[in-house]
Amino acid sequence: MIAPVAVFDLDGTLVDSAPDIHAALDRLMARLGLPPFSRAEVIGMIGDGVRVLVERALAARGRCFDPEALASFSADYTARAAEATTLFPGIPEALAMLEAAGWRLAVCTNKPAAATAALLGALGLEGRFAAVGGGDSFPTRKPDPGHLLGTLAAAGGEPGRAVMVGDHRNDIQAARGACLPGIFVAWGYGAPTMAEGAAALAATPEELPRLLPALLGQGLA
Ligand SMILES: O=C(O)COP(=O)(O)O
Ligand SMILES: [Mg+2]
Repeated sequence: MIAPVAVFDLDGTLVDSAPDIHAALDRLMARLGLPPFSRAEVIGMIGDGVRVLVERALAARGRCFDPEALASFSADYTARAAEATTLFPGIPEALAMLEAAGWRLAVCTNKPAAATAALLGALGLEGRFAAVGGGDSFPTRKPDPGHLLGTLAAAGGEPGRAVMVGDHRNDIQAARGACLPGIFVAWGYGAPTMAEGAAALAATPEELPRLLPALLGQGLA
């Protein structure tokens, strides 16, 4: 039988990347002569990819979107994505348990593919994922289910044998659109209201090795 696939969101689900995103955003603000942000402000801007992140940051300072600011942020962040970013506690054990139980792992993130590859490499996770779908890997990105379905296909999986795990409404909407169960995780950056439509909630990574098999094949249950 085709291997079950656990598709993970990256920022706020596998990794606590807000410190490096925050630092890079504040370096951009400094280059533009604009004031820095609080951590809470930055967390509220994460989730829809790098272009929207920079757009939101500039809008918060009364500025219009600027492609040069985006290019400058992207180059800086990609080079320094792993300075303060860590795996959430319990994630390495959860991934190992799923692998031991025969699950294939994949990443579906709105973070651009280059920064994602740099970060996964720095954290020693390269090679653990059957597929990594970045925010610019496909014509669409989450919440569009095409991003999740494309990642899943690249991992050799199928929607009836897969579960999505994420911290944002975009993850849950992508899962629903792809007709597979979505688990909303409580340790990430999404507000609790973003869990609407999730097949299950996970309070800690320790719950994942039990939750995923229980949900497999349940579609929109
Ligand atoms: O880059 C973002 O805005 C969010 O990335 P994520 O999809 O891994 O949470
Ligand atoms: Mg996320």
